[in-house]
Amino acid sequence: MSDGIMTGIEYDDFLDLGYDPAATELVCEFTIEPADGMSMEAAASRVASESSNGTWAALHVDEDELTDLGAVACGIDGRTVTVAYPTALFEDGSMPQILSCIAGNILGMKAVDSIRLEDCDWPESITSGFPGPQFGPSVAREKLDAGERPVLATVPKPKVGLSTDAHARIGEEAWRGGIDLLKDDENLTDQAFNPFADRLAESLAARDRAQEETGERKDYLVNVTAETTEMLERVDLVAEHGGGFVMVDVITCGWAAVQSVRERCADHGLAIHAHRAMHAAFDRLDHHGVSMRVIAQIARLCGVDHIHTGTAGLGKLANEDTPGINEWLTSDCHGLRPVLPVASGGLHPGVVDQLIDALGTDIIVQAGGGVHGHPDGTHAGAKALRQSVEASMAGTDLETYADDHAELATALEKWGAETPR
Ligand SMILES: O=C(COP(=O)(O)O)[C@H](O)[C@H](O)COP(=O)(O)O
Ligand SMILES: [Mg+2]
Repeated sequence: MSDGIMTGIEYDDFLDLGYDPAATELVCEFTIEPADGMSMEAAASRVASESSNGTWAALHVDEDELTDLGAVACGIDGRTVTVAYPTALFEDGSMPQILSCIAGNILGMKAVDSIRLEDCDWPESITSGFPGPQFGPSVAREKLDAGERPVLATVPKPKVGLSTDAHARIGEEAWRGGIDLLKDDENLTDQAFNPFADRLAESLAARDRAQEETGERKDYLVNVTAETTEMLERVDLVAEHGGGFVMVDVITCGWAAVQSVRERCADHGLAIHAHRAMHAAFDRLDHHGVSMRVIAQIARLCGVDHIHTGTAGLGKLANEDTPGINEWLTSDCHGLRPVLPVASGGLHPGVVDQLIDALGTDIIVQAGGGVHGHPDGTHAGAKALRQSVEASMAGTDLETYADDHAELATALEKWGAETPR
């Protein structure tokens, strides 16, 4: 915004296409469709205004009584608008406050027909207020024995309704078959058919037996999702029982709750597995909402260790740009630890080679139906998944490896290399 005596804050004040953002500023990229009759310039300026210190009307404010926190719409390229935000606009370490600016009122503002927050370039002045992950990809070696291969996880199916005994038994079969992590499903928390405390105790006892038998470290991603106070108590309980991880539905819980969980997990040395149920409400439309890339960035700042980022088109769920998101999660971000991406949703042994080709080996491969739907059951399904990873790591064609690996052969016979819907 212009210097000098301020007699008003007009929304046109928020556009300066010659402006070069400072390294301390948060720079956001939006895709915008202006409202009927509104120019791209006017819409871009309204976005910068409404998301920082402006409103629809010109204001008269005494300069002495105001810190100028106006954002600047500094780039327009087709439908892409770049906006730079001064760091002082943001409260240190508060993800809810940041999102109330950059992904707040503007998403419903009539000045645009649609608007999508696509990407953020986070300055150190903001990232330094956040912890980032405690572990990230290092869980593969620090907490598990996956070494250089992808970490393998499975979620018992049906996703809800199994008794506590059945859940733990299925977990034990999967761990014995070669899975590293048992994972609760997103809507399994503390229901009467499978109470949280019982499930935690029984599943970790099963984990211990499987570790003893296989000589490999195993663990359990127990879903602690709840109202925040309750969730923190569940985190404590996981630590008391000797678990190494918790799972949180980060979108449905909200980022404030995730920040609280991250703090509590640091007290106990627990890693956080982020399930992203409800993300598609924000990111499924390519012209409106908040991209999965930005959701993943927020999750990294808040400090999750794993987050689901999709399957590069090989699974059952629609998602955008998995390779690009994963690259961001593991790239340098002012010293924040990287996040280990999770590929999940409709995966099975027959697509693992393609998945590793697309995403590399620094991932978690998570399969529910693709393990428990194996014609010979969970144990065989887990073995088949592990065999498909071994084959891919060795650069051996899955069909060839299946010649002397019966479980993989059966899985390939059932599912081939097809992508399910
Ligand atoms: O239960 C599953 C996968 O089960 P299955 O393997 O039987 O499909 C998960 O909830 C998905 O990972 C969510 O999707 P995403 O990872 O894309 O958020
Ligand atoms: Mg699920």
